[in-house]
Amino acid sequence: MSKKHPIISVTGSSGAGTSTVKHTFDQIFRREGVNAVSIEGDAFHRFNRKDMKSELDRQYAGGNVGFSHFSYEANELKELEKVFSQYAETGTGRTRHYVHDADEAEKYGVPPGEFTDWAPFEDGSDLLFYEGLHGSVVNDEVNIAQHADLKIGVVPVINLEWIQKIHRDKEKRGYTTEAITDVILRRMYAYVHCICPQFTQTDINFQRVPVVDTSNPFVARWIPTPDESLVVIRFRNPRGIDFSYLVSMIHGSWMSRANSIVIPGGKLDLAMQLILTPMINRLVSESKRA
Ligand SMILES: Nc1ncnc2c1ncn2[C@@H]1O[C@H](COP(=O)(O)OP(=O)(O)OP(=O)(O)O)[C@@H](O)[C@H]1O
Ligand SMILES: O=C(CO)[C@H](O)[C@H](O)COP(=O)(O)O
Repeated sequence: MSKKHPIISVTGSSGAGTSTVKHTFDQIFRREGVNAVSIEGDAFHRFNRKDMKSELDRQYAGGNVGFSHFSYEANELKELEKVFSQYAETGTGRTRHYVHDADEAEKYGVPPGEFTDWAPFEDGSDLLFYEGLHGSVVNDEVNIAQHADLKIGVVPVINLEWIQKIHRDKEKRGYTTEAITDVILRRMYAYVHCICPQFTQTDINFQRVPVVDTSNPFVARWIPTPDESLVVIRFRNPRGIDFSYLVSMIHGSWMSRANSIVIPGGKLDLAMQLILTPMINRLVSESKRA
């Protein structure tokens, strides 16, 4: 944690919607005049696509069938922790991009499945914004959660997460349903052991819940729309959260527990703006005073 150089981390599984949530953050940053430097969790994968395939084969041959991109050991988590702690201390750091597809290849000038070179952050940012798989990890080797000043979890219920992943990976990354199903299965061990525990570290979780039947996510023809879903918003520490203001501003919302509100899916953007804007402004103003 750093008063002077704050860090926001948004954590979610692959397809959970962290890139979508980043878009809402970007709107808040633009409107509030906040100069944020952004990093993607995929930049901290340990292997490029080809080497990951070889490593998977090697791990499987050795009996480690739980190995996947979700696993701690498939990622440079020490490097990620170093970037967080260096930024917190000095406001500097570095990142790179993992290129997933042809569009990104064109943008970054590197073939799909490869990394760009590391590059330093631009000077003078107000905060660091992380979006990815491991923004709130605490294990025997690293404590990434301790460096982030605001930790957000993006966690659709699992059937919906799979539907989102299948549709995104098919449309944007050109994979087949069978290949994606295989990846989902392969990642299940690490999903339970490396992804889920992070959502007890996060300060606020946004959990999208469909209200249409998603019993067989592998044949779903479309992603349930915002109107076909609710979002449960849970605050780790509800002290200081003005629930009556939120419930009065967000039409159709209600409190389901002393630390949780439920909102109609279409109000997610509004809810994020109402909840996050004052938090972001507080982080930035405290950093200017520090
Ligand atoms: N609130 C939402 N309502 C409807 N669709 C959503 C919502 N959030 C995400 N999606 C859809 O789910 C898919 C996955 O979202 P997104 O790309 O943001 O996931 P991600 O967590 O960034 O995945 P990755 O980390 O693997 O890139 C996209 O097709 C996106 O449009
Ligand atoms: O979204 C992901 C993790 O968050 C990807 O699955 C991961 O980055 C590997 O990508 P690819 O299968 O395209 O090599």
